Amino acid sequence: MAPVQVKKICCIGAGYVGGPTCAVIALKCPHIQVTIVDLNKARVDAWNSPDFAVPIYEPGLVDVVKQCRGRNLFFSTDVDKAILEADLIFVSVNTPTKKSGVGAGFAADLNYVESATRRIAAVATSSKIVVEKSTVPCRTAESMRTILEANSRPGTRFDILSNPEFLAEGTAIADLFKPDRVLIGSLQTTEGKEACRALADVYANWVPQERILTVGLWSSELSKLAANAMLAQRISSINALSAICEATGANIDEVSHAVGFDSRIGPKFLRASVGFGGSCFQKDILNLVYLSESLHLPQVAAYWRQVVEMNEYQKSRFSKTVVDTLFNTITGKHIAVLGFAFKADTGDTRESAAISLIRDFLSERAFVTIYDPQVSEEQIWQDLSEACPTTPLETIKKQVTIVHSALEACTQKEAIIIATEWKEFLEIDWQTVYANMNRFQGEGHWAWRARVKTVLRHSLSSDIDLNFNIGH
Ligand SMILES: NC(=O)C1=CN([C@@H]2O[C@H](COP(=O)(O)OP(=O)(O)OC[C@H]3O[C@@H](n4cnc5c(N)ncnc54)[C@H](O)[C@@H]3O)[C@@H](O)[C@H]2O)C=CC1
Ligand SMILES: O=C(O)[C@H]1O[C@H](OP(=O)(O)OP(=O)(O)OC[C@H]2O[C@@H](n3ccc(=O)[nH]c3=O)[C@H](O)[C@@H]2O)[C@H](O)[C@@H](O)[C@@H]1O
Repeated sequence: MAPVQVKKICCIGAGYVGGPTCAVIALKCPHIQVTIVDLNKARVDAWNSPDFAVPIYEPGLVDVVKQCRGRNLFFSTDVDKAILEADLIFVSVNTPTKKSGVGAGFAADLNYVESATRRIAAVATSSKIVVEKSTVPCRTAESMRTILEANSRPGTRFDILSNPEFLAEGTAIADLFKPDRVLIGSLQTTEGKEACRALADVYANWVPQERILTVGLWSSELSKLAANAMLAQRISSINALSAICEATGANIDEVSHAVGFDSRIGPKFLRASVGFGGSCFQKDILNLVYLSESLHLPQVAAYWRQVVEMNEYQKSRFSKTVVDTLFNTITGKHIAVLGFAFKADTGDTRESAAISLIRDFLSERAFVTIYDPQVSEEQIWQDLSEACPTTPLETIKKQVTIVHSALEACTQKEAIIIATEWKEFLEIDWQTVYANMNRFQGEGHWAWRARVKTVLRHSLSSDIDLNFNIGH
């Protein structure tokens, strides 16, 4: 069997993963033609826009696209053509939590993976390496193989690989340039190992060999769920400790610092927060819970479920703290929420903790003013409508104002919430903000300091709190 050399790559799914990942492959492998395809025409048009108004905000991404688009990087809605021409196909479609049917609320919805796989089977006229890039439940590759083999033409073969993505939004380009590891799972057959080598050769154009890990298919699939579950578990652990800190007077930043100094624990992912957000942590843990239950491991399922429950608790605990701090009612009060994205340096709002907080504030009939440097107004209205399904958008709009600067958001407010750790919030002139906040009659500065500080203590960046000196 001749060694496979990848010359043309197709990526199905031009989203947060497919777009940046394959753009970086195109940059680092000028000898490979990369075509990223999607059914969503508006998204593809944005990737192709003459002024590089790409559909996702990610530092460094536009630079990469500028260097390769039209050279060896193409974006298209012609899925079939890209499949036909490619030697290697990444399947990088969404795998959200199922909303109905068996496993609803826990299992991954594999509908998009299945239709992409069926399309490959229907269209391909030559052998392909098909790579699972999406995060999927353990043994999904087996279902993909069954679909592909049942439909393959004589003389064509499909080799399935698992190559989960570990990039984080906001640092995607840096993560892709210098990944901690690239993980490739394959069947341990001669053909499987050969396909694995072909993909490893692509990454070897810029990733050191010792960082390219090759394992079995099922281990690779499970490692992705395990990595996300363990990262989220650290956040829930520190958030659980933050509740104890607030009850005892200990300082969570000091505890986190002290604990993280232990080299066996390490300092990363120990930042107490309003709760983790993003499209993946909750979805992937629920997926693991479902897998554990399906395997008749109820204790294991309960263990991982608790990570998500703690996260929900943290979000509602924070809303309650805001209400408590504002004298047990926020009805008719004005609250500024700085940051709507689920983390800094992204415009992504999926599962953002800010959405839960604002939903809670609206249900208490507070007025909310929102500012986020990247999230569009349209996206905010869509997210709030989905979060408050029984409230008409017109009613929501009477309670919510969206503004275009942090200072504007903070003027004449009773409380300010920093929900996303955007760096620009560090640079705000907080003394001016404080001077322009609403005050109730008879209240002294100290109450205001307590109020503002209480809110800030929950912000994602302890730096803000530590540098902050309001009211002194
Ligand atoms: N967002 C992230 O930071 C990360 C996501 N992942 C995983 O990567 C996968 C993709 O995630 P995102 O890129 O965030 O999703 P996304 O929703 O941004 O992008 C998926 C794209 O696939 C397209 N699509 C769906 N079915 C299609 C089909 N049959 N043919 C052509 N296009 C199709 C959709 O139109 C959409 O544009 C998920 O499994 C996710 O869990 C993994 C690591 C990081
Ligand atoms: O599979 C995925 O989608 C990705 O999920 C996460 O990446 P991402 O969700 O983009 O961003 P993170 O930096 O992990 O942050 C997730 C959430 O946790 C919060 N967080 C993070 C760190 C921390 O110490 N505390 C904390 O509350 C963040 O503010 C954010 O809301 C993982 O970090 C990636 O490795 C993984 O590829």
